[in-house]
Amino acid sequence: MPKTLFDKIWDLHVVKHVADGLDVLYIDQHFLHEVTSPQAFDGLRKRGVEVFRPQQCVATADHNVPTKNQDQPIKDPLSANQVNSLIKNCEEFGIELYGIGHENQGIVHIIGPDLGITQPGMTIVCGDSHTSTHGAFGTIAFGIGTSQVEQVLAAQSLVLSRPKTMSIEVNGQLNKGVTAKDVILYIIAQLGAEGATGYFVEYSGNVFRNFTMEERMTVCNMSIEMGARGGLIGIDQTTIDYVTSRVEIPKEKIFTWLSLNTDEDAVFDKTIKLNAADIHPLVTCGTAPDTGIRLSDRVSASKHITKKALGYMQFNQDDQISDQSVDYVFIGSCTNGRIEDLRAVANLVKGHKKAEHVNVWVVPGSMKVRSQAIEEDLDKIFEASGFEFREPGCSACLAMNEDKIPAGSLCVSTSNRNFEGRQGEGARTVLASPLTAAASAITGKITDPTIFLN
Ligand SMILES: CC(C)[C@H](C(=O)O)[C@@H](O)C(=O)O
Ligand code: SF4
Repeated sequence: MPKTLFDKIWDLHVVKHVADGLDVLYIDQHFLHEVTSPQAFDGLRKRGVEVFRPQQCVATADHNVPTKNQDQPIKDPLSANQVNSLIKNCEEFGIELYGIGHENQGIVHIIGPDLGITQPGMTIVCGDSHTSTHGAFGTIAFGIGTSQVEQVLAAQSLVLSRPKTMSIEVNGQLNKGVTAKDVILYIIAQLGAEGATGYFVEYSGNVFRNFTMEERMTVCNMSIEMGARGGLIGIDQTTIDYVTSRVEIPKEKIFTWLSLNTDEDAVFDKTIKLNAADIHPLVTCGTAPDTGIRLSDRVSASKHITKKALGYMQFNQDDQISDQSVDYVFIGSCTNGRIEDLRAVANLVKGHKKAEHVNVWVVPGSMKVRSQAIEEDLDKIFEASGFEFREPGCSACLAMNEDKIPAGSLCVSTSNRNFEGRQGEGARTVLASPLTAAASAITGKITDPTIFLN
């Protein structure tokens, strides 16, 4: 029987069928960070249980780390406590930790792929919803809760209900200025914030085929923002080139990877087809990621915007989105904090200066991304434009560290969530691509990046 990529990987990892639709699934790789792991380790200690396969776990500090002066102790006691607990726990349980200052440190979903840990055909979990990012490699990767983190630490497996499968196909030619971020914002706006609830999505079509691995990661990263359990993309030469440029892989393994791809006649529970030509650079105008509208639109163009969101965002229905003044621009996060994102930003802003009233933070997703950017002199371009180039971490993606957007301020952000208070109490978040964020930094207003592209 023809099968989907998702079904093949799932079936290969079933340790035991528990009941109809309920399986014990073997987990190949477990990523950990400081926020969702402390209680899990406490649980193990209480039960006197050791970590079953510590060599299949990797930890990093990302959410609570400051992005300035990382060589100094963390000032916020809560953050310091989280990060210190992670150090202690990893030492005690024998887990590799890429802590602050380590050359491999960074946002968990950026370092896994970049270090060659994330590989096709794997099952990957992390106590973090954006684990879906790793699906770009043709993996089943999804976020889990803290009690499941404890289960995986103890047994390297999880009891799971099998999700339904959805195919989202995008074919055609993308318009000028349209990035992977715009593609996923468009898909989410079409489906709605709950549109993929209960499904695992496979993205297919020439648009994703033509994307780089980093672009594919941006797409898979935000699968979760339409309710999906995760999102993945078929394995091809682009995938193989990315992985083999980082780690050595035997030839037979590559053949096995390719055989996992969705069979031609495989049937999905749901199929959606979209046209690339309908996609334009988008920004969100509400407090959910499904409120993307075109830069030429008025706020009323969003079919998902609520009255409450309008109030919070201080927008009126007939406001032109591109007239809105910007206070902050945040370029970073596990959605858009990779080297290609920083290159795209540098390329657009080179020779321009930011608008005087705007604060711009460029936060690389990892130490590796940061060193690469410095090697390519991107930091000099940022500096010349008045952009602050910082040290790696989740930063202003969520207000769990020092990088908070002040109440009432409008921030154009390359991150993935625009919920109330996400970037700081009262902060107003507009999600956008790195190109749109960079263009908005220069003009000081929400701006269509195509005016800067030739
Ligand atoms: C802190 C963590 C549990 C959370 C997540 O699960 O995604 C965070 O990374 C986020 O992006 O909101
Ligand atoms: S960068 Fe943002 S979305 Fe990604 S893991 Fe960190 S807080 Fe979550």
